[in-house]
Amino acid sequence: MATRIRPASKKCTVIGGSGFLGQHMVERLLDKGYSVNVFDIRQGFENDRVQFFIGDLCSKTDLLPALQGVNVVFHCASPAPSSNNKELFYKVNYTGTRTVIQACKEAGVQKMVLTSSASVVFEGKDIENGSEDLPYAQNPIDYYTETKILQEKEVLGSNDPANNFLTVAIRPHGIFGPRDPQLVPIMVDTAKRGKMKVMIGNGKNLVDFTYVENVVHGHILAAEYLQKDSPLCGKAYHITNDEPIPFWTFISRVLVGLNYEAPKYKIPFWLAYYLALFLSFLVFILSPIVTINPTFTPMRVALAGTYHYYSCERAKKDMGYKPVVSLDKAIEKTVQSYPHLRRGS
Ligand SMILES: NC(=O)C1=CN([C@@H]2O[C@H](COP(=O)(O)OP(=O)(O)OC[C@H]3O[C@@H](n4cnc5c(N)ncnc54)[C@H](OP(=O)(O)O)[C@@H]3O)[C@@H](O)[C@H]2O)C=CC1
Ligand SMILES: CC(C)CCC[C@@H](C)[C@H]1CC[C@H]2C3=C(CC[C@]12C)[C@@]1(C)CCC(=O)C[C@@H]1CC3
Repeated sequence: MATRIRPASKKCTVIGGSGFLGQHMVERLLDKGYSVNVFDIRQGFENDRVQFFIGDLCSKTDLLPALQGVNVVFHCASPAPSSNNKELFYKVNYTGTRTVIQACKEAGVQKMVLTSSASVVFEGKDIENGSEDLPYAQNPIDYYTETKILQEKEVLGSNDPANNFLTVAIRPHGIFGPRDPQLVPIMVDTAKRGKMKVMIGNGKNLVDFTYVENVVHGHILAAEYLQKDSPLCGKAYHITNDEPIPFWTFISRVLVGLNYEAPKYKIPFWLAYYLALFLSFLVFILSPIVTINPTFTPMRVALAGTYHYYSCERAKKDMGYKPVVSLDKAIEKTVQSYPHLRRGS
């Protein structure tokens, strides 16, 4: 294992710090004595201990003031995967990330930790205990994933120890926890509309759902272990809960915890997938007239009906990673954090 260096300057910037993961990152970094800047397109919360810089990461002029005197940059900004806006994904995740790299280099930032995604290797086919050596998806299922691949390649390719700029990518999967605006709220909304009655596939497919505090822990360890000659330089790391669970068991536990019924019927995976493809075709045809954001997308069906869980052995070996919150505890904390989403509340 590499040596963990607590940086002399504990000044960092969290790009996307107003978002779900970003806010949890900020809270933990403050607890650990870091001085924290947040750079985001919006201010998501109030905190006197944080300096906010509001701007677009696609603009170097916006970024530079937020990077002065900063040792580590955590880049966890992205348009929401559900937005399905091809141009926006390219602009922010790909060209925007190139701008972030340039700005970091210009400002003398030494380390960059990117929040990538385990989905960069996912093509809709089963992945069991996948390692970081799996090739990038050749046919990514959606634009979000396509641009996460481009983004990760840019960041890892910019690792340049000779010029004192080190990079690493963290690949979480299915992040959940308090204040998550998508996973639990989408599930509950779908259940409220009576559309969470059916399981896609046979209900046995194992997947990773990763509690947000474990994802944060992985990012901070990566920043502290990232140094010249460490194995982390220019590498990607899966950060998981290390407890794969059947997709529909996880969904059922959260739904039942919030007083909704667990799905009990089953439809074959292929049928659901073709239905979702047909639906996205309709959405495309109707797009000049009306904008529709369907819940039932090919990506979600693929995520709900296939095995896709990943090994975090590399993170254990190179940075001593171990989840800090078990899946049972994580589900309990998450369910308790959404009293307003409980049925009957
Ligand atoms: N959630 C998950 O399950 C997973 C997430 N990831 C990755 O983790 C990261 C964080 O995700 P999450 O916290 O869920 O996402 P959020 O949408 O909650 O947070 C992202 C933040 O970035 C901001 N942002 C978007 N575009 C820009 C821009 N051009 N300039 C500055 N800020 C911008 C967003 O603002 P606004 O809300 O206004 O768009 C938001 O505040 C992302 O990179 C995502 O790809 C990876 C694997 C799984
Ligand atoms: C309607 C149902 C079939 C599924 C409802 C749950 C989903 C909203 C979520 C289950 C797995 C989640 C997930 C993501 C988004 C929300 C889910 C589809 C990501 C696509 C978010 C961005 C990533 O990088 C990968 C995530 C994988 C898991």
